[in-house]
Amino acid sequence: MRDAKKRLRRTMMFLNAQKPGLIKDPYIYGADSLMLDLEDAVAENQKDAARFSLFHALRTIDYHGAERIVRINGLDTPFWKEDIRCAVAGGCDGIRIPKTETAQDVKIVEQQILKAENEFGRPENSTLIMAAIESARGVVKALEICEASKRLFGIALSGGDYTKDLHTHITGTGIELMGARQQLVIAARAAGVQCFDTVYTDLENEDGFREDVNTIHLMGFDGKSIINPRQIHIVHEIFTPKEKEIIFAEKVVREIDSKKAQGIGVFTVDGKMIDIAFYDGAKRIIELAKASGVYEGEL
Ligand SMILES: CC(C)(COP(=O)(O)OP(=O)(O)OC[C@H]1O[C@@H](n2cnc3c(N)ncnc32)[C@H](O)[C@@H]1OP(=O)(O)O)[C@@H](O)C(=O)NCCC(=O)NCCSC(=O)C[C@@](O)(CC(=O)O)C(=O)O
Ligand SMILES: [Mg+2]
Repeated sequence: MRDAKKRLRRTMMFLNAQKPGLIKDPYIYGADSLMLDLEDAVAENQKDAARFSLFHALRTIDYHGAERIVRINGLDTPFWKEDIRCAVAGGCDGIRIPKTETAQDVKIVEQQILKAENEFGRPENSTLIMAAIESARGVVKALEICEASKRLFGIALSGGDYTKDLHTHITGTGIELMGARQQLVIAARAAGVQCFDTVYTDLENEDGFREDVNTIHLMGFDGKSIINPRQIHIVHEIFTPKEKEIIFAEKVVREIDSKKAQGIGVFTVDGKMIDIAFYDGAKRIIELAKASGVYEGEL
């Protein structure tokens, strides 16, 4: 389960499970994860139809390695238990819990997943969990949510519902999301899980999207929820280490290893001060480059 929890998730693309035309071949666009939505994208009177489509898609379509996460309906609805049964019976890779507010929410979903794994003969613990945080209460409880289950691989900010709860709205500047973004990354890092940013809904504003992705990349997020294939290449470009960064990271790793053997703790690489504190960051860049398929070195 450890490797699956840590896999590369730069892009998590939402698609409406109600629309067979969307769920039949979305892997062609190359998002790292697909978020098959049974929640807000699906009209209230179409939940059963969406679930049947979803089950059929999971059972019959080869998604060519793209991760298949199902966003279930909220725990305050009559739908979520049946959503879990269908998603697990279909063999999804994970469940996204919407509007998560407490560790208890995660534990309740975990129990239901286990029940479904047993009912449909799927290996126990094969279904991962991620929790979307969409309220002020959820942000405050982020750390306990992150630590609620061994199946949980990450948390995601959901800006639309969150800003509504905060009595503000999405401005496009990101100012209304700053506090939550920072708190979620800190909680996720403290718990050792991944952290994903919210969707950017203005599809026509490519410059604004780029700026948004640059910001969350610098803040330490692992990736972003997206709504449209045309957003994928921008996120992948920003989240994939550049050649210059990779070369510098290699030098840092090699120099730290060699200087350690010589009993030297602090020195410079390309004019920049380096000590052991830079080791893990440099290693992370190399690992990310490897996972993104752009590493040609030997480390
Ligand atoms: C926005 C739009 C209708 C525009 O459609 P358009 O057709 O005008 O787009 P085009 O660019 O023209 O499409 C070109 C080609 O790509 C295909 N194509 C488009 N989108 C695709 C896709 N997603 N997957 C696969 N394929 C796709 C399309 O079929 C076409 O294929 P073809 O005809 O063959 O050329 C469409 O994208 C879409 O439905 N997006 C997903 C919306 C959704 O699920 N929302 C719910 C999740 S958010 C939420 O709930 C809030 C949240 O919870 C969030 C949080 O948690 O952060 C919170 O609280 O904030
Ligand atoms: Mg939402």
